Amino acid sequence: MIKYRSSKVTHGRNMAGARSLWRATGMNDEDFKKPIIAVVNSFSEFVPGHIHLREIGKLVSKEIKKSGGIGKEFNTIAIDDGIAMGHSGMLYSLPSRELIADSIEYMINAHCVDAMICISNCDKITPAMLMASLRINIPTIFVSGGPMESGKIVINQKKIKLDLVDVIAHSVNPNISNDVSKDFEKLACPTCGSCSGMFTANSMNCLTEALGLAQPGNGSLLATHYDRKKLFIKGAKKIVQLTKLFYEEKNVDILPRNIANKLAFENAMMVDIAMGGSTNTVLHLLAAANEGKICFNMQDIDKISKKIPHLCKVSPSTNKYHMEDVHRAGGVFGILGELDRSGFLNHNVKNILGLTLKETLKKYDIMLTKSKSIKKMFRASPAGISTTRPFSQNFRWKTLDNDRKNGCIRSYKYAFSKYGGLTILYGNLAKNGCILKTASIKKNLFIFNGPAKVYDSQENAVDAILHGKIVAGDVIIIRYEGPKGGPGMQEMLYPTTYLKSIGLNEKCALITDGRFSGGTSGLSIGHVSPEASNKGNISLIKNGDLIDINIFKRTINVLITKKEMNKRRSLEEKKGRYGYQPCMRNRKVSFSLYNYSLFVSSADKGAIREKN
Ligand SMILES: CC(C)(O)[C@@H](O)C(=O)O
Ligand SMILES: [Mg+2]
Repeated sequence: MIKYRSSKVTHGRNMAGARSLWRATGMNDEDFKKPIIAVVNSFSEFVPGHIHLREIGKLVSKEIKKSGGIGKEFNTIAIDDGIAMGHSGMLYSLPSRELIADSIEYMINAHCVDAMICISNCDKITPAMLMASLRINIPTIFVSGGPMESGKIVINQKKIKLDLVDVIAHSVNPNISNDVSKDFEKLACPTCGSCSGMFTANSMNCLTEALGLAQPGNGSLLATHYDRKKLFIKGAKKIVQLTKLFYEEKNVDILPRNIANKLAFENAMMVDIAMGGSTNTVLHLLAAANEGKICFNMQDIDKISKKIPHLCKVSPSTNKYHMEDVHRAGGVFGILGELDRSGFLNHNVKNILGLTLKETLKKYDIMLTKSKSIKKMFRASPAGISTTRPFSQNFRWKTLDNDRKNGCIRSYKYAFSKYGGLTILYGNLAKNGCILKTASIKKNLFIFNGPAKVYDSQENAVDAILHGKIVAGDVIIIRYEGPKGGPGMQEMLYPTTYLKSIGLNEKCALITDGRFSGGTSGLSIGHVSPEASNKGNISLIKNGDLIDINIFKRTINVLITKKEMNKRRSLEEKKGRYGYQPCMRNRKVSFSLYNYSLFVSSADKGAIREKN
């Protein structure tokens, strides 16, 4: 008899009660001999990235059954950051990551599940599932719901591509009429799927692919496209195969910690920097590595970001390309291929397909593959039909984008920039580091000096931006918005997008211990660590202090003397328990969020929970 993890709850006379209950869920004696595979779904009617997942869960369970396993589905919660954004709802977004990871652990361990297939999509769900898989370490595959098609609008006979960030920007643009604003709103998010740019959801789904835990195409193949159905069917078959390999043949190589090992994390980070992924990926990769007991930290990211160029430009860094265009250019394996040709990648890694990186590149890099079916898969295109139905269209581009000189993905020689898309800065303002998306800023902003305008909450900063209190040259500081201080480390898409709407995004800098949406662009520097609530120097900055940012040197400093800094610190310390607290902030913090704040660490550790 094969000893499955689930044998504990399916075998032995003493487990008659458990079996009785399994029977009531539809299982029989034959089923008790098979592995129980959790279909960890994240269907929700609240989120376009998840709206189409209900039927997909059923499809996956059915395929698992056909392949000799028992698929048991359960759901996780899913917060839509875009809806939670701009009000206190955003406080719940990052904490939901730990809630989801814990809820998966609870379900998997309580029912002694053998393996799982994670149907993820949006911002916190993929990271949470990644954390759970590395925490529990049973055979796991990721198949995400897929990206949304980009929106299209015709203005003055010119077709313009749109996404969520355009709608937010235009909503406060006084030069745009209500009617046009409404058209943007109606057209920007046309289909089911995760928002169409290289925002957080898509960045993370690309990274599960780069880590080796998802199939090629996972990060970029559209939710509406028929070919994505094949990813789910193949994923279901694969997870049964991996489960058997592990329990019957004792093959431990297929476990998440052995696939997503340190070398794989380094490769994923290289992809992230090459594609200018969401800055949130840094938080999530750090947290996931910690779950897998993998020694991978900010210093590793810093080292990688110094050598990797920017090879793939996608919204919000340009409005020319969205995920559908990244796919046409070969997706994640297109980027990996270019990184490999420049000699950057670690080769000693294997993925859920059982292939080495070299073998996978040979098969899936559009510049190398001989396979017509794989080239066809990368020609999957948007249909331009507004729908919430997955797999509902089968349109294809006539050609692939294999133009590595002028296309969406570039070779090293024709890189968008030799500077990577993400950069870590250190200095007296962020002793443990902070991060920005260099992919979305022009070189003339690489050196920026200006006076600080300090706000102790996102709300106050937004108010100042919208009421003309910010002028060109200012450095906006938004503090006490870190994981502990918020609590919950809000995403600040509204202030950064409002700066864009009033034409100040290329004339100001914004620095925060909070975080940003993947849709944020401009000189937006987040994750300042230690955060203000953890006594970071950001808590000591005053209005008018000069801030010096130098991306070439990777530094960020407030230009005050050490003596002055010490003086301010001792004044803050004297306030005792009233020190390191926001001023003029009227925010209700619920008990559950307060509890979260007691354990959460600063962003440089991935905002993981630890005893503070
Ligand atoms: C709503 C968005 C654009 O998805 C954002 O939450 C992100 O982080 O990318
Ligand atoms: Mg987000």
